[in-house]
Amino acid sequence: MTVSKLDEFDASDLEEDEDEDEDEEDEDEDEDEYMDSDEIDEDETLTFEEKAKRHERKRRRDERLAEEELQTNIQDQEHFSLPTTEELMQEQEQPPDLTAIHQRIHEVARVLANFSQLRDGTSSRADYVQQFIRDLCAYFGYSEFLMAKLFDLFQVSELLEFLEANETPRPITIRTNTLKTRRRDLAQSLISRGVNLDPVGKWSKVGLQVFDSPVPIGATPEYLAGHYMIQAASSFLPVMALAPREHERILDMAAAPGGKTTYIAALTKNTGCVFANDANKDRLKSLVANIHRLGARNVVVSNYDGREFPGIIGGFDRVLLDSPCSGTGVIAKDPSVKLNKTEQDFKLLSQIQKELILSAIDSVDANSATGGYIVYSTCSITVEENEDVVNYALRKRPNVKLVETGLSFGVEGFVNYRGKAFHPSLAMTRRYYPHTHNMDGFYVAKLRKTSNTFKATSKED
Ligand SMILES: C[S@@+](CC[C@H](N)C(=O)[O-])C[C@H]1O[C@@H](n2cnc3c(N)ncnc32)[C@H](O)[C@@H]1O
Repeated sequence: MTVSKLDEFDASDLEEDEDEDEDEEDEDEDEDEYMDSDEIDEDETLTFEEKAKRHERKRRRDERLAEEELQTNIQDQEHFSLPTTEELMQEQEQPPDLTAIHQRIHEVARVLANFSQLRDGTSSRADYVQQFIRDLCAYFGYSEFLMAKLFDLFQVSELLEFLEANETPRPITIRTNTLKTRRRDLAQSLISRGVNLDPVGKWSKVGLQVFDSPVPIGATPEYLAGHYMIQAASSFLPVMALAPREHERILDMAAAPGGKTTYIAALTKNTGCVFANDANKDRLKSLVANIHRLGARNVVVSNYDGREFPGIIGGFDRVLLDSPCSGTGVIAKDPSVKLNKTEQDFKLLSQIQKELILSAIDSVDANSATGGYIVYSTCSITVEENEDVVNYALRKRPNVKLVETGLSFGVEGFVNYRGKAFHPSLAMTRRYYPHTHNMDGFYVAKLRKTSNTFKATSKED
């Protein structure tokens, strides 16, 4: 439906509404079959024949359901034996049979979920897991290294949901640039061009989800005039958590191409000063272009390694560190992540993330009258790039503590992971998943700096 949740409807909306009502009536008729006998007897307006027909339909349905349940129970109880080495070798000589692999993935998932009952007696759990990971890699096209990492992160059934979600693109979303327009006006202009859209959800006042568009959404006159930014819904979240206020000095430490910088400029209504920094000079071009297109006039652009702050400049009211990361949350957008990330990449990334977060903390003024906050975010879902980094910062900087992100949804961050205990306040951080929230995988943590000095607890790693 077109902008159904906006305040105003046009005629076509109403027509579509009527169609939907008709569909609902059809569904109601079908649902008659599912009424229980008490309801049937209560309806005294029915003739005897009609009542009899209903009873007969219900009897047949009950029989069918009982039979289905029996079949499912039998299937659920069946053992599943792994293929022998010979069978696997034969398989490898043939082109991959994806249907058979898919079937085996589900069989092994079923066994792993109830291992003591359904194991075949000869293979160990590790054997099943190994086959499962191998099959998932063959079917979904991941490296065994990354799949093993994901296997550690999720329960078996959730892993399957996550992998399936990565095979479908996330909805296209745009953020209204409130420096130039209001969401309702923007929606109406786009609707008049034939764009089918809806508000992104109750949690955002500026987001719109675009279902389809007869015109390229990155080339409409509204786009060129800077009325909106094409921006993933998840990428609104760190800025909402940062909650910038007018007249503040804010550092966006890794800013290109500027989706979050321009959102900060909009929330501060072009007052105060936003320092938009990025280490990659090439990416500054798109950052500058977006700043100009969206009419952000309170932004200064710089090109430093974020780790050089606060040596360059410090004393900020708030700092956003939307950190460089492996991108395991955005596989639907960039499937190359499935194969190209190595153990070395994760080590290097986690090292730089730890250095950057300390610089971000050190760049904030704990005595800021309005702020004193740091937001750390990544578009990755691995623990080593998220909770591990924030936990490290808490240890190295006893002058910060985690605070609530203020975000109305999201899964709690890990406080324990594979035998590693994090500070309990890590539960205040938030995780977002494609299969749970229908948005890119993301992580958001918000810290408050309590003092500009601290006693070092241990030697820096
Ligand atoms: C996730 S992207 C930032 C996206 C951006 N915040 C936005 O919303 O449009 C991470 C950025 O970090 C930059 N980067 C990588 N290493 C950096 C460093 N040491 N210091 C500052 N920026 C860095 C990359 O060039 C990249 O633009």
